[in-house]
Amino acid sequence: MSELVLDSVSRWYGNVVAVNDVSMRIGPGVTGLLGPNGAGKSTLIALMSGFLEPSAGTMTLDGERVWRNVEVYRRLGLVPEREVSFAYLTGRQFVQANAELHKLSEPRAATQRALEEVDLEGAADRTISTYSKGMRQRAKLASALVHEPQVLLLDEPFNGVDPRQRMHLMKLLTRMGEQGRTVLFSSHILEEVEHIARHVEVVVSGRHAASGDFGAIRRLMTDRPTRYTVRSSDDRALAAALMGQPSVRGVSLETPTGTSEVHVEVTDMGDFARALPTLARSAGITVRDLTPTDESLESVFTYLVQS
Ligand SMILES: Nc1ncnc2c1ncn2[C@@H]1O[C@H](COP(=O)(O)OP(=O)(O)OP(=O)(O)O)[C@@H](O)[C@H]1O
Repeated sequence: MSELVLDSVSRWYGNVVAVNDVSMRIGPGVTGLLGPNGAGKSTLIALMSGFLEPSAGTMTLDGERVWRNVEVYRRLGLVPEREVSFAYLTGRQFVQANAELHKLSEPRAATQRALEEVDLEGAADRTISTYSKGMRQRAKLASALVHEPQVLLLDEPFNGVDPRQRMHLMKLLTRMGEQGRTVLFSSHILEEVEHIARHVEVVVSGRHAASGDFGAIRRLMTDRPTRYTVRSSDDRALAAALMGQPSVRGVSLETPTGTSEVHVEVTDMGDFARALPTLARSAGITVRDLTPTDESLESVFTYLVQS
């Protein structure tokens, strides 16, 4: 059983701070590293796998520093985001090359075992250039697993993979976690994390924003204040009526395009959705349009960082 520990880790590139004072522990089982594009996920994974040196702080695996530590590298497997550069090799050749780089005593047997582990045996003797995206991901996974590492790090493994292959890959990662491995994968999609991650770490703008099981993260996201734009037959009367609602935190009447609209900030989406039709009907107002204003994942994440 292995544990990765980040202690006040930062990493900057010139004056860009990609990872900002992050402390977290990643233990056995499957952990999802969730964050929007540019949040610092790839940089964190590069730091965890020893490809990058922290600019500040320490990054350890079971108490040993990761950076420039060959003994630690032997216990880590990395599935990078980028495509395999040697697509002219067969899956078997690609995996075996890694087995040889690790100087395994029986590279052929280790290759066979890794290919079986990811269910790629049937296609192992075809060149990687003929593989689907999901198969290429599995070839990278086999190569990362060939030396049987305790820790497996995967950068956006589900990106561009079709739904069937995605399920397959999810099952594989779940199995790795059940075997007692420490598995961490990054994603910018909440639903991907939901299916398999026992634990979720959220990063936004290089900072550690939240940590917990999926339910806790989901609650943090849905309990945030939400903004809506409403257009109706009488916006002024609607704005006045909305002010009295307990689920409404703020109301303003705006005229951005000459025609009016009501901007509402609500604290409880469910209550607001139930109250609005009744309220409009009793005031004789027709609601023409109701649009969430800040539903982007970025805004959800930004809220998490501020809270
Ligand atoms: N080599 C580099 N030189 C300069 N800036 C970099 C470098 N690598 C990453 N960055 C910057 O660091 C920040 C974090 O990037 P990173 O790739 O780690 O994020 P990410 O969460 O993995 O994003 P994505 O999902 O888009 O890959 C971004 O602002 C990025 O532009």
